[in-house]
Amino acid sequence: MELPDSPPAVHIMSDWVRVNCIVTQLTFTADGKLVWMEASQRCLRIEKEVLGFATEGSCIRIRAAVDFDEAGCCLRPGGGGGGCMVRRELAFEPLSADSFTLWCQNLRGYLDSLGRPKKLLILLNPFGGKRSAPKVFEKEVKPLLEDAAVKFDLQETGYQLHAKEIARKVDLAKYDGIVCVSGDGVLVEVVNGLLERDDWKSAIKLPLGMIPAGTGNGMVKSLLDSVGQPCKASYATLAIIRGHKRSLDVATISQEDKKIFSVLMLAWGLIADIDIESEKYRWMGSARIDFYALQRILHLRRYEGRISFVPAPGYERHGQPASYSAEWAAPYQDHGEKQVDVISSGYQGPNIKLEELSWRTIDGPFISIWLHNVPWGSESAMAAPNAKFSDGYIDLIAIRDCPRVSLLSLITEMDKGGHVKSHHVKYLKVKAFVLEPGARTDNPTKEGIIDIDGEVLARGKGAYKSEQETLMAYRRLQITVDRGLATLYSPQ
Ligand SMILES: Nc1ncnc2c1ncn2[C@@H]1O[C@H](COP(=O)(O)OP(=O)(O)OP(=O)(O)O)[C@@H](O)[C@H]1O
Repeated sequence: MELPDSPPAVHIMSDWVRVNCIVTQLTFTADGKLVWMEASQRCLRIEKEVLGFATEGSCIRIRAAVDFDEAGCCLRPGGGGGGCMVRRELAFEPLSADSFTLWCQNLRGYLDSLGRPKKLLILLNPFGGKRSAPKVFEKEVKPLLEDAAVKFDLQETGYQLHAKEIARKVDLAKYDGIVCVSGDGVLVEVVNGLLERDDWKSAIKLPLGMIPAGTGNGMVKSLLDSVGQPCKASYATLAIIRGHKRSLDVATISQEDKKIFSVLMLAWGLIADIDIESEKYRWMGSARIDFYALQRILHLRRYEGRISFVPAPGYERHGQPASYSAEWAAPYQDHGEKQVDVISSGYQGPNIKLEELSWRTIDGPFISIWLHNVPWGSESAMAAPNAKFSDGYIDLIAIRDCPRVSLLSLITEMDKGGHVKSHHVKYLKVKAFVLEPGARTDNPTKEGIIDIDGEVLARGKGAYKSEQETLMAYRRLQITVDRGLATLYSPQ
């Protein structure tokens, strides 16, 4: 709530109503504020704070969600919110039946003009993160959706790739958006499911919302942090209810005729090894990442390989000039390993003539290669501080050589994004990228892991759990970026 500087000049309506048994003037301003006197002047901003309204007899109840430090005592508590947001209610009685009808019509008309979602499909992963999604939904999300009169169908994901199956089949006409109460993994599955549809062009425009309930909540952290809000379910829900949208770049990762789509990150080397191999220490909780990072730095691995990329304007100084080789996209001869289903319909990646672009290349060995689409990789790792949701580029964070002590300090600076300032780190934006991963320098019989959005994309020979099947093989793969292809619900 805010105290307006001057009395509102233009009204949608201004009327005498009863608030808390006291007759007072309530004004609905043309710029969407409800202003009234109750001990002092009070104000609710409809677009920002009002979730919806309900009627009860001759009473109109306005339901709002207000920042705790802005909440005043004039609004009756309507239940607890999450974090620093509180639910509030303004209950008032117009003095005549005609005035009651007019208030309802004007409020409904204004709320309808805001383009907020009316019906959502909610996918909830009961096993994500600390298995808190069902509780988060019941306590923090559902009450706000009910206050806002947003209808929803709730579906729990029952197994890996279930969210992708749902997104492939969902009746788009039934919903205004899909919301994931999960970590980033379910969001990535939804994006892949939508893009595999025959009607992918319209499907991928369906807005996607995120409520943090996983181990990695990088996407929703990036969204909320961009407007200075905490990464909490209540703020994430409010962003969805208010219906603001922003577009999001989608990266296509291809290897011969196989494709997979990513919206968050791809890692090879140190970060991938920490992310994937630390699952051995799951019993430690979130401390497993720090513990295993320390182990990996003490026993540092370097990988042979080469990266080639098309730099964004201003980043052309990195690497050596190269030309695109048609061989990069050519089919590989040995098809001994498991293949993923080839996507023959649906989105096939951006229409870019790669051979016409200016390529650069850097040869290994490498300690770490990390590609990031949004700033935050998790709630505590600001992987790519300059990353933008829809600039059409993906941020590349590459480390070739770095002393162990410096690496340790780089890792500790990652919570604020300070690592990219180090002279050991190459930090640039790329439009297209080719990774040619090789073996470890200390042991050529052992190769590495390629991690995409927290899941293993490829495991090389002798890598951790190398007997397990993966989506792609540990060899050359290509990444291209499609600007703003997907749409997210966003706080602004
Ligand atoms: N019922 C289920 N049982 C097992 N796995 C599931 C289930 N539902 C979804 N999954 C899988 O769990 C994976 C991770 O889910 P999610 O995105 O919620 O969390 P995360 O933060 O990415 O990872 P974590 O599992 O470490 O919390 C997804 O790839 C999804 O396929």
